Amino acid sequence: MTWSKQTWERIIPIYESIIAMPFITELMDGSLAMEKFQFYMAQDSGYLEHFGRALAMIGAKAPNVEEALAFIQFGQNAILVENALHESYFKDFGISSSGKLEPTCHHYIHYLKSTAAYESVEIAMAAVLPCFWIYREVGNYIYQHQKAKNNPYQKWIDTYAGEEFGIAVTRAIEICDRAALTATPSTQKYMTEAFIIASRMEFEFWDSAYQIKKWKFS
Ligand SMILES: Cc1ncc(C[n+]2csc(CCO)c2C)c(N)n1
Repeated sequence: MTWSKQTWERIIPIYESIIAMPFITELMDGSLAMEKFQFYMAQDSGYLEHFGRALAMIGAKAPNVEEALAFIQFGQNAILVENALHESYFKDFGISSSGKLEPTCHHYIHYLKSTAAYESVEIAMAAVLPCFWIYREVGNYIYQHQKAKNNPYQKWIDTYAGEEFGIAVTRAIEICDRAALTATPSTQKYMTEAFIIASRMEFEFWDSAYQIKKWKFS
C-alpha cells in the first residue's frame, strides 16, 4: 500500500469529525453566521500568504526540478487565491482587512514554516499535504451533499470542489508518495506524524472560526 493510502487511513477519524463539524454543516446549508465566516476568511487570508511562503521554501529544497516547479506553482497559487479572496469575498462579505493572526492560525502557520525550515524536505511535504487533501475531500463532500439553493457561501464551495484544484492535489499526493518510497523508515514515520499533526490543525482551524477564538490579550 502507498504511504499516502496508509497515512490517510490514520486520519479518517479526524476527517469524519471535520465533515460533521457545525462550521461545515452550516456552511453547507447556508445557515452559518456571517460573523463566523468573516472571521474564517480573514484568518484564511493570512494563512494563505504564509502557506504560500512555506510552499515556495519546500520548492527550493525539492530534490528535482519538476517537483521544485510544482511546489513553487502551488505557492504562487496559494498567494493568488489569497488575492482573489481579498478582491471578491472581502467585498461581498464586508471584511475590511485581514487583521492579525489569531492563536490557531498563528500556531498552524508557524508549525508549517518551522517544519519547512528545520525538517527534511520529505517531512515538510507531508506536513503541507493535509491542507490540499482534506480541502479537496471536504470540498467534494459539501458539493455532493449540499441542498441549499442561493447559498451565500457558494463561491467558496466551488473553489475547492473544482477539477483544477483536484489535479493539483493528486500531484501533491504523488510527490509525497515518491518521497516516501526513497525515505528511510524513520523519515517515513516523521512524515506520517507531520501529516497527522497538520490534519489536527485543519480541524482546529475550523473549530476556532466557529468559536471566533481570539487572543485573550491583544
Ligand atoms: C486552513 C486552510 N487549509 C487549507 C486550505 C486550502 N488551500 C489553500 S491554498 C491551497 C493550495 C494551493 O493552491 C490549498 C489546498 C485553506 N484555504 N485554508
